Amino acid sequence: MIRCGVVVVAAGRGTRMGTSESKQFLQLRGKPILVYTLELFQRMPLVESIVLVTGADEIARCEAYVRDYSLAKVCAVVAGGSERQHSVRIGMDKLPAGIDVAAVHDGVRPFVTEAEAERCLHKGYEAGGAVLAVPVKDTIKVVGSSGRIESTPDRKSLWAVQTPQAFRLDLLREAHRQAERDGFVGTDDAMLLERLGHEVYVVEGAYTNIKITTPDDLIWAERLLQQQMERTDRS
Ligand SMILES: Nc1ccn([C@@H]2O[C@H](COP(=O)(O)OP(=O)(O)OP(=O)(O)O)[C@@H](O)[C@H]2O)c(=O)n1
Ligand SMILES: C[C@](O)(CO)[C@H](O)COP(=O)(O)O
Repeated sequence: MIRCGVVVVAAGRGTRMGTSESKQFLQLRGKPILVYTLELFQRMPLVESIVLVTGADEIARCEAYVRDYSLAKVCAVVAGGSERQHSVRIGMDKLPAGIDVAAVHDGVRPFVTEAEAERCLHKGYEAGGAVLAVPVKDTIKVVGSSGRIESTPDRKSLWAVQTPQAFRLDLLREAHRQAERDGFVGTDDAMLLERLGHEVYVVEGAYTNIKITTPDDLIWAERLLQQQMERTDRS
């Protein structure tokens, strides 16, 4: 039985959301977005431990969520860093000894499903690294600083990458340590393995696994939650 740990990163300030409250704490139907995310991994039999990374001033609040929502798999609540990558490394270092595969997940992606996360975790363990992703629907352009289009990559090869991103923990540790030594900061964890030549695979996820980032995403979030609750009522 592989031992799986999850690092949920929720130490950002949500500037693009434009709210005084960091977006991971905004409520959907009376429950914080972050709690929906944590509850998903709490429900997964494959997941043994969860490390929650949040703002230094939000630790007590998050510890109260752990108690109030019976999130027993949360083994640590720790303060994050100035960049997402730093928060991941801090959380990764708090995973219990013996974890084989670590999934890194954005706290503001509450709509990933257990099945999607499980497929990503298994692929990450088998192959070393795997990310949930969906084929790009729009045409993507490379645009120069003047606004002139410089190229149009073949859309068939383009995927929009999400989280969880799952890695054998030894590889993730190596990749973060090397990035730190090199002063390299990426926008996702897969980049840190790719730059070292490690293979990382996509696992096709769903377009509903949105990252709640800007105010319009809250409209989608409300609708997605409504659909999720209707499915639960029917089952
Ligand atoms: N220093 C940081 C920055 C981001 N995150 C987390 O990484 C996830 C994805 O980041 P993003 O959506 O960019 O969140 P913010 O950085 O909060 O948003 P913004 O860029 O609009 O400020 C979020 O759950 C966020 O809380 C983190 O733990 N530590
Ligand atoms: C990790 C990620 O969610 C993959 O799409 C994304 O790169 C996070 O970017 P952000 O600017 O930190 O939200």
